[in-house]
Amino acid sequence: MATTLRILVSGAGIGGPVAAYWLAKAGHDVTVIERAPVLRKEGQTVDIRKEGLRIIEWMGIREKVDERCTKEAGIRLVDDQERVWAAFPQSGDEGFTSEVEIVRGELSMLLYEISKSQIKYRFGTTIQEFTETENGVNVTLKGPNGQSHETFDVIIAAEGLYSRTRARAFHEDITKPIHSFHLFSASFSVPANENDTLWANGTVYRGKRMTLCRPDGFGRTRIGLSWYDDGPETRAIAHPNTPKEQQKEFVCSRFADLVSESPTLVRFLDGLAKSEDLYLAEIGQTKIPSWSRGRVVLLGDTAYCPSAMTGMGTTAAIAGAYVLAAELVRHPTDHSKAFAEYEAQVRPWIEKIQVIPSARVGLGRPASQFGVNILYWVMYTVSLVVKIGFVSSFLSRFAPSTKQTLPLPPASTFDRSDL
Ligand SMILES: Cc1cc2nc3c(=O)[nH]c(=O)nc-3n(C[C@H](O)[C@H](O)[C@H](O)COP(=O)(O)OP(=O)(O)OC[C@H]3O[C@@H](n4cnc5c(N)ncnc54)[C@H](O)[C@@H]3O)c2cc1C
Repeated sequence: MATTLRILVSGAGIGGPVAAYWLAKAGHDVTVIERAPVLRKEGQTVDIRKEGLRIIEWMGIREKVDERCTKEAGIRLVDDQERVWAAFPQSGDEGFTSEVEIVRGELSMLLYEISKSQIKYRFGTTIQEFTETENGVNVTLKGPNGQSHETFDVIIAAEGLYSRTRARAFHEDITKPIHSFHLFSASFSVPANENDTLWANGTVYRGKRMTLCRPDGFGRTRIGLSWYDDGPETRAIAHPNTPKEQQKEFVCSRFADLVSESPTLVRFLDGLAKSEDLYLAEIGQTKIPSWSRGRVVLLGDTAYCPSAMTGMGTTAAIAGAYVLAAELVRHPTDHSKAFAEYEAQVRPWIEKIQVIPSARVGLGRPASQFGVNILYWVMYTVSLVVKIGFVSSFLSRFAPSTKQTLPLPPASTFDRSDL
């Protein structure tokens, strides 16, 4: 009789439900807890690339993902008067716009729907403390009905960039493994208007600020406002517990001086004030020397966030979840071996993905109006001659890189003949 593991997954984002799905498929007893009271639907469009697409296909939801994806045509650089300076059409897996772009909340909902019959989901629930013993890990959970004490074999922490379980397991400050780019982004949706098309429109403003306006496939338009910010208070304001009205005011203050120059910004800031789905986040990477400690293993952004700037965060969470689940299935009686194998396979891939050319961070966000003007003229020229080889290589300094590949264990790893 094969071993059945009791697994606690903390975080019902992207990586958590994917790991849970595959572990439950192999017959393990999986509980997923989520801090938020309901599944979080906020956020912009995310890319699913290569490895992520194969796994989604093996989970049987590729068609549903395709139905719900945004069908974005590509990305254009437009100025503050909505004049188009450059256009980069969707071009498969290598460009700015990937083959599959989907609103994050839609993907999260699909992953939840496909796994909820096999997995116990508990919302509004967090880990208060845990203690390891020889035979398991005793966990105190706090949920809507108070505290409970339960025992699991392993904990998978898939709590995003700021993970409390990671901080507890490693006895370190929650921010210690985060390498910040001092960039923040605010995402929300507004009703689509007659000028919105299937193109994503990006506008760069002086002061290292940028806006992005994207179709969502459901008649709304997703707005992203991002800015450089090294003020210490911003991180605290980005915390999910900060009241939304305070967050909105803060974001507005970062763009207020530009409103008189840009009709588009008037629309965006008005939309921000009325929005009910604001998601404010820091853009950074997680870098930590080990992805596990004892019976706790880290997954997705908690372990190795590559940042939104790589366009690989969602793919990395899906692929890491799949490999981690496969290793736990292969080594059910030796979690240390499973965790070590998972890290040995996934870390080299992640380390390549996390390399961000400096052009993508600095050159794309000029401080002065002069720098913005230069950027627009450069991108205008590039877009005119985009098919020439050297221009592609120039562009690759800005676009996400998907050249690295992660070998995936076969889906048959999860078949259990005794079930
Ligand atoms: C609401 C939301 C919107 C996002 N929008 C974008 C976007 O627009 N663009 C983009 O590139 N990336 C976005 N991301 C990040 C993106 O989802 C991740 O980079 C990527 O998909 C990796 O997913 P993950 O599962 O590792 O982490 P996440 O998707 O961040 O999921 C982590 C989950 O853990 C939960 N959680 C956190 N702490 C605890 C705790 N202590 N106990 C229990 N649960 C906890 C969170 O509420 C969340 O549901 C967003 C994330 C969230 C949570």
